[in-house]
Amino acid sequence: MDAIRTDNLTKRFGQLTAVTGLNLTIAQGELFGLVGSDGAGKTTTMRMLTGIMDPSAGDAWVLGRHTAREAEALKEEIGYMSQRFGLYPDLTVMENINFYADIYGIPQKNRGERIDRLLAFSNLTPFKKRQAGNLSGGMKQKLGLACALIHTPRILFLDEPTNGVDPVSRRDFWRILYQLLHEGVTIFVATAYLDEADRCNRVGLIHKGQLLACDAPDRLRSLMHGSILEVQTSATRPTAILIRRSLPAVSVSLFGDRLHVVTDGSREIAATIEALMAKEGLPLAGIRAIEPSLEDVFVSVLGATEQDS
Ligand SMILES: Nc1ncnc2c1ncn2[C@@H]1O[C@H](COP(=O)(O)OP(=O)(O)OP(=O)(O)O)[C@@H](O)[C@H]1O
Repeated sequence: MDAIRTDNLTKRFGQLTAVTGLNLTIAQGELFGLVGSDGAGKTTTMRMLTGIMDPSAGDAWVLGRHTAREAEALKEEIGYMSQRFGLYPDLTVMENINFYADIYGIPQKNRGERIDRLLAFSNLTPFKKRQAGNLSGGMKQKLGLACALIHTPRILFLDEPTNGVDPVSRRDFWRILYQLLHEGVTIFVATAYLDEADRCNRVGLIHKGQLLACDAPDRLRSLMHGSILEVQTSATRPTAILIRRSLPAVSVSLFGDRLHVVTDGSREIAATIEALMAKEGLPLAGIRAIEPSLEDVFVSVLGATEQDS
């Protein structure tokens, strides 16, 4: 049985189609990342998969249960940590977990050991008496995760779980996710961070409600045609404009203080760029061929889509 299967899953809000004909199959034990920018349709997809929102068209099955017709039974088997996961700031860590244990009807006699384990697992044992409102951002997310796991779900849905969390806590959070994966939990995570997408077994790129690409990160990278030159300069914008104007066949994107130039692989382009920059008096700190990142792949896929539309 698949963990998740969707067939033409679609959601419309009036004139707007937030998710368009999504076809997706996710195996049990997979760590799947749904990646897209704000408004791409990630939350809407997740709400349909967790049975919170009915689709306008199409179907989805999670652990064999139909998400619209069997929503109530499904909710018992899944964990869902939404973007605005409901923690109670005036309650302590322990009281919040107990609150969710009540919601899921976990009998008192089974709770102690389970809660201790979740606290240890999320490194929250020393803070169990602290009010949730006084936890750091990273700890709040870990508490949210502990609450979403109280009923030992077989599949976990996480909507941008590390948004706004510092890099160290993010790494910590991901360590916990790998541990869960090791225990056989299927994880479906929505994220806008491409370094997090790279940690997934498989990644789906969603843009304006459409799934544009879906594969393992390495395979997505190998789809990328041509090769990439990284141009390091303190004048990224004028350099980007110059390259676009002079070499219309290449594509250029900005990555902080660097430019990534997607070329057809020919060797002369680096020399041409150097010469163009020298002529315009633009400072060049370095130019070298690099391996494409997931970000390059997505910029390239999105670029192709925008051209088509
Ligand atoms: N209840 C709603 N009514 C009307 N439009 C909605 C509703 N929910 C979402 N939308 C619209 O659907 C589109 C997809 O939104 P969605 O929240 O799924 O995106 P997202 O990828 O999760 O982005 P974010 O990270 O910003 O939540 C957006 O244009 C959003 O404004």
